[in-house]
Amino acid sequence: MSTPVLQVEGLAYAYPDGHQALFGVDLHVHQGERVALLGPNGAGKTTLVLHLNGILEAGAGSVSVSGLPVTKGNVREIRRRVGVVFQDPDDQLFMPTVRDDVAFGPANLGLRGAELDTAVHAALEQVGMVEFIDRPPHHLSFGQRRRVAVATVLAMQPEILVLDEPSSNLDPASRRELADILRGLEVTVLMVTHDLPYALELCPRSVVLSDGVIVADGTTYDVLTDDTLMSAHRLELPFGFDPRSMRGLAGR
Ligand SMILES: Nc1ncnc2c1ncn2[C@@H]1O[C@H](COP(=O)(O)OP(=O)(O)OP(=O)(O)O)[C@@H](O)[C@H]1O
Repeated sequence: MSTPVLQVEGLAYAYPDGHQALFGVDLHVHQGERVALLGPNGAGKTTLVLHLNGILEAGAGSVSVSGLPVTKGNVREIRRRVGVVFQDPDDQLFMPTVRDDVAFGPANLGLRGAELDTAVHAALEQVGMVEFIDRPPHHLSFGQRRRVAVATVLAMQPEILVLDEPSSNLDPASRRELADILRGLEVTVLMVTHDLPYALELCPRSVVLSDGVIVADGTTYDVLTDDTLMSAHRLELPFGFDPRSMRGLAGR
């Protein structure tokens, strides 16, 4: 099999106050996969994500992206390869126009002129936001800002797109539109979410992290229909939602 896009081996991490958040995490994600990272509050999901683009440095073990180890010396290339979309788009949008925000990353990578324009347009097209190119991001709705935040990352043509709670604060129509956009991308996706129906809709595979350890890794359908696993790790489906009703449709 090809080198995984994301290869996490025996990753352990303790915060400076001594709190051990990850205990030997192993995770391989291959090109084109869409994987949901599930787990209760405090499981270590954010801590794991912060290792993927070098914000945190492994205490033990290693993380590689398409074979390149995440180290201080490689952080610039790693941040091009790993695009993280944070939960709050306002953490990612800070320029006067949508164009400037989406251009920021590729301009930093050295793109100029027509090449930069093409990258900005292509990324905005992928999220259906080209018509907003000259608007100030703070005049857009929350759902539109989230789509622009995704475009800022896509403009760098990452090898893996990491999304932190992409469906949070979206109305049902925006939630579905974002799912359609994400499903249409060819990029590898790792999505942290508490929205289990969204995971089922979008991600054929789910990994469950609990108390800093991976406790399940399988099809999202199998994870969500494993009642013992679900209750042991505080995973609850919304009232009335039955994953079995989506059998065969999940993650398509
Ligand atoms: N800066 C920090 N210093 C010390 N401990 C921390 C720090 N950040 C997080 N932790 C602890 O590490 C553990 C994992 O936290 P993390 O934020 O990774 O969990 P999470 O799975 O992302 O949770 P949530 O679903 O609530 O976002 C928790 O026990 C948390 O209290």
